[in-house]
Amino acid sequence: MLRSLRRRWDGYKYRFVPWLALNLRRKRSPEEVLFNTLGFTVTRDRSSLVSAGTGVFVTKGFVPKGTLVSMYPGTVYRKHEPIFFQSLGNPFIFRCIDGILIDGNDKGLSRSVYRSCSRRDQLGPFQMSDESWLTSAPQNPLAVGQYVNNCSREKAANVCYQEFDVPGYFPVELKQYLPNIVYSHDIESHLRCVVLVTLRDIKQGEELFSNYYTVVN
Ligand SMILES: C[S@@+](CC[C@H](N)C(=O)[O-])C[C@H]1O[C@@H](n2cnc3c(N)ncnc32)[C@H](O)[C@@H]1O
Repeated sequence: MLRSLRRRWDGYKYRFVPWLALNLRRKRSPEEVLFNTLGFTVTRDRSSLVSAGTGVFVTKGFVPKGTLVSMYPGTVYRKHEPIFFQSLGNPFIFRCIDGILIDGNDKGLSRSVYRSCSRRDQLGPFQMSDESWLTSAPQNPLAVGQYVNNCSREKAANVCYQEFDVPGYFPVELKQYLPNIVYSHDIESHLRCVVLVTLRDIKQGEELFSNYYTVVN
């Protein structure tokens, strides 16, 4: 009896405790959490297209057809809201079918506007949007959809855009994970989000390509 108790304690002390300490010390990275939860990771890297700059790749795992693989972050502007200065030379503006615009630029004036709107909307301890896509340590690794390049003759589209409005009952404490914020409030409208959905199975190492001129809704 005493011997079996000692064996269990030794197991606890030498195996479980170091394992627990390791996991406590090693805070899991958002990429690890993404991989463990959805079975893939996506990251920005130099595009496989010559002179296309940065693109988005499936860096680990496998993404089945019909999966939400990325989100399009940014400030959401309704028609007629002022976006002139933010739009100058800005390739990151996404136009929804109904004319709503999403500015996914993470630099300059666009970045300042997003930050300012996000802080304006903070509700006590709750942030109303995720700001970390503007930093080098994003908390939501899916929020890189604005870097997906356009398809070409050699590279067919493997993702499409899906627009949707966040319903009013969406939990307030989860809004801090959404990488979108409205430029100005309108009681009737809901937050617009755009996600990228895979059109076919995508393997590790493949770059994502969308068709900039097609939207599914
Ligand atoms: C929304 S951004 C995509 C991210 C961009 N590659 C970057 O590095 O910032 C759109 C810009 O990417 C480049 N781009 C996208 N698709 C391309 C393609 N198929 N061939 C060449 N350049 C492309 C163009 O400069 C375009 O204005």
